Amino acid sequence: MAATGRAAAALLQPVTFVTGNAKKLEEVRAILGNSIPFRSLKLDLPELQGEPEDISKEKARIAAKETCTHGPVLVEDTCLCFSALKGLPGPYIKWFLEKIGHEGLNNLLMAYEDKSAYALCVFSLSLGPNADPITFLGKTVGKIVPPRGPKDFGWDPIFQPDGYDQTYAEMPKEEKNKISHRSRALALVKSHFAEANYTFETDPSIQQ
Ligand SMILES: O=P(O)(O)OP(=O)(O)OP(=O)(O)OC[C@H]1O[C@@H](n2cnc3c(O)ncnc32)[C@H](O)[C@@H]1O
Ligand SMILES: [Mg+2]
Repeated sequence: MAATGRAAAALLQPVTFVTGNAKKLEEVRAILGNSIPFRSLKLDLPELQGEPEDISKEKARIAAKETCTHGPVLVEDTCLCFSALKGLPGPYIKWFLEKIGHEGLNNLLMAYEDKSAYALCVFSLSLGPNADPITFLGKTVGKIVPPRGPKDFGWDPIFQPDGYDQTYAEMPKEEKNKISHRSRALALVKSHFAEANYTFETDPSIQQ
């Protein structure tokens, strides 16, 4: 029998992106545009321990429970990994940044010649309480430098991506969003939605 095209996999509510971080949300909005219908929910989710993918998946399970929505729930967890420290601070970067700041993070690498690092973003999509969340990883390689540029988003001033002479903080937002760990992970999220052929209950052009 001839194929008649793929059937829609499910009728979905818009994706609820859960984060307590307004800057993340700003970037996710800019990168996704109207490609996926989504709304955001501000919740402070627990900071978990473990491997980045496991943390992100568990975050999605918790977020799905807390939001009480029947629709898909999306979260992300971001790591900053120093090669000389075998990937640390990694998922614990939030506390390191909060306690020792940009200067302290530079000082951690003082004893090492290798200042290389990578930013890792792991999105997790929960499609229901009984389904294992699906993960999407994005990575950008660079190095840790003394802070340069505006200090309005996390460790942006101390991360200089390879091939650039500006830190994330110094770059125009559109430039960061072209090459960032977050945009690379979101490209996979977008492909997933395109391939899964989900049908949404609402007009995809509506963003809340
Ligand atoms: O509610 P959630 O989404 O968890 O937001 P959060 O701020 O707690 O974020 P994470 O748990 O992922 O911790 C990552 C830390 O790295 C920071 N961060 C995340 N993405 C960043 C980026 O693109 N540039 C600079 N700093 C970033 C963020 O502010 C946190 O301090
Ligand atoms: Mg967090």
